[in-house]
Amino acid sequence: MRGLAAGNWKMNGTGDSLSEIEALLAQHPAPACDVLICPPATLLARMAAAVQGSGLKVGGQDCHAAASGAHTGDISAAMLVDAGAGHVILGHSERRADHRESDAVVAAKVTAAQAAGLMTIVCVGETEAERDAGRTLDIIASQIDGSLPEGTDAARLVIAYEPVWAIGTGRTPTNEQIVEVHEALRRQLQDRFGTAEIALLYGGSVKPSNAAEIFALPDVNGALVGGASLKASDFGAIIAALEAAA
Ligand SMILES: O=C(CO)COP(=O)(O)O
Repeated sequence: MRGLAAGNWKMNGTGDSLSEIEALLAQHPAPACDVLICPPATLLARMAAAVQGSGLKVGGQDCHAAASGAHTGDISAAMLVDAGAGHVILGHSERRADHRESDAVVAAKVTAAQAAGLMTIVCVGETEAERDAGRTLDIIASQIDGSLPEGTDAARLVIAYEPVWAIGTGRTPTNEQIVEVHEALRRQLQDRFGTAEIALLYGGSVKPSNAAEIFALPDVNGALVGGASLKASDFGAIIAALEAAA
């Protein structure tokens, strides 16, 4: 399976930041893995234009479950497609926490996004308290169950395992902890969808110094990168590590 290096810019970036994309394109004009940047919605169309014809793709960070209507401040899946997105991140832990998104809300968004033709990157991950209580695998399994609706198209699905306590903290799980969760995810997805072709990304404090080690682990098909995706030099090094791991 082709690896995926996905950058989640979160609420960072203005027009000036497009220079980072130009630098990334100069470094990686034809990457040997899939490379995706999910900028804030305000930059999506400009970034899509900047990467046109290159190996880089752009995606959204969220969408609404409805196709249109009275939802002030929200963005529909079709609007993301219209702005040039091919992917969307759904169920990120920051949305689950900041916007109280339940598994059911995430599932409705997956249905809407896949119907609009988007690849959906669905995020799951335990909190530190849940890990300390020994509940990690149960939490992940129930997030997967609840966040992937009936009728999910496995061909449009990517899963990102992002332990909440590893996001933006500089802390990462041990290799054994990552492998344990990714193996469990692989089994659950294989049982439900009958395929082992769903990409599993690790996310949480991925940086140039730890990327190669993480990409060497079984059932890790790439990364969802926050802070280190903002700088072309850092994200470029992570892309190079994924290319080398293939
Ligand atoms: O939340 C993340 C990506 O979606 C990870 O963020 P950091 O890479 O900044 O820890």
